[in-house]
Amino acid sequence: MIPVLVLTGFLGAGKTTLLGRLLHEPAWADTAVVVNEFGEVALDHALVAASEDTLVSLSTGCLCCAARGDLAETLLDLWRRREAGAVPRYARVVVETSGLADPAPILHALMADAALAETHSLLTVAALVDAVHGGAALDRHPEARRQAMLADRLVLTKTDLAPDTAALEARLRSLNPAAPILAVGHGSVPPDWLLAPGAAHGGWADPDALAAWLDAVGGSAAPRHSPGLAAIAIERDAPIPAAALALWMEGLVEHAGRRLLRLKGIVRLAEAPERPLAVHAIGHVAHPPRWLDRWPAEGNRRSRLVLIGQGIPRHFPARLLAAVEAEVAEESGVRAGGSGHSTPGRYLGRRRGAA
Ligand SMILES: Nc1nc2c(ncn2[C@@H]2O[C@H](COP(=O)(O)OP(=O)(O)OP(=O)(O)O)[C@@H](O)[C@H]2O)c(=O)[nH]1
Repeated sequence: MIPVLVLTGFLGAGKTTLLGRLLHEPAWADTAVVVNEFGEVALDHALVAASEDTLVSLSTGCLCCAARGDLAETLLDLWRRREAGAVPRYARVVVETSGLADPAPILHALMADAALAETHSLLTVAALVDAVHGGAALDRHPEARRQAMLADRLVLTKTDLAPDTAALEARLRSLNPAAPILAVGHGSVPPDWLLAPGAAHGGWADPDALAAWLDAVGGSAAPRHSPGLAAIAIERDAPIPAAALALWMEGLVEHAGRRLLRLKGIVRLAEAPERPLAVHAIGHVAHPPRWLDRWPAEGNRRSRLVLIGQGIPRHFPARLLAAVEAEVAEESGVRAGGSGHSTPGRYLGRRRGAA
């Protein structure tokens, strides 16, 4: 039996960071990873440093909606390749859900597939909750509440940024009294903590206990997504000037406000085109950008940016980027011409309220 660990948590809660860290631990070396993302451009497989043989990116749709059957098929296909010796004999599989996934239909899908039940068993469902943004996510998004309710353990992340977690912990206890809560910073969960079988709610090993718990939290219902959610992707061959990237992110936050839930990307900067830069924003707060060691796929050095938002006009992010790039190019042309005339931000100022 291959143990399956489901790692969930709202957009930007730190799933990829935590997983990337654990995969460097000896106890986690023999781990296969299935990553599901909400959006047509998958990035997490590039951000999590796992073996490419046993890392599967499932970006055919949201795991709890359209891609439910795909998960069982993906796990079985990977397992068949393991049995045939085509991939390393991994000892467990981690399924990293998208930040918008309702875990209940995913658990149903895992339980309902007879072939999967013969070869795989659910070990744990861990939900990550961001100590900075988690309270707002619980307020606004049913997905975040369902993730917290369905987990058998909860990880409070980013406690280095928000050390006082008492109110959030109390809130989580009211949603899910049985799940232990671990508060960590920078994904530093002890390696063993996630490898013990979940004991809350009677444990997942017992399908009846799982079914009872899903019923208790309304898990038999269809997935509940916040209305109007969409992922918007931008891909660029030409490197992006740092000033244009900064103005673009600033402009998005200014115009989209609370409608912007998540922005992440791998960027080829004009000033350093050899090194990929990872950028992240959660809600309207940007995290510090981080250089990656290498490009995820040799030969593909394009910038890829994905935004997840509610009601953001589909073409607005690409048009804004084109406009700030043109402005930055014009600015550097003027500078090179020696006039010293400065125009940064002019476009953003003009477009206030445009989204
Ligand atoms: N300061 C701090 N930053 C963190 C921590 N965990 C994650 N981050 C940052 O938060 C941002 C989002 O982290 P990810 O690991 O990509 O979050 P995620 O849950 O995988 O995001 P999605 O897959 O888009 O839902 C990145 O900029 C991380 O560097 C933490 O404990 N402390």
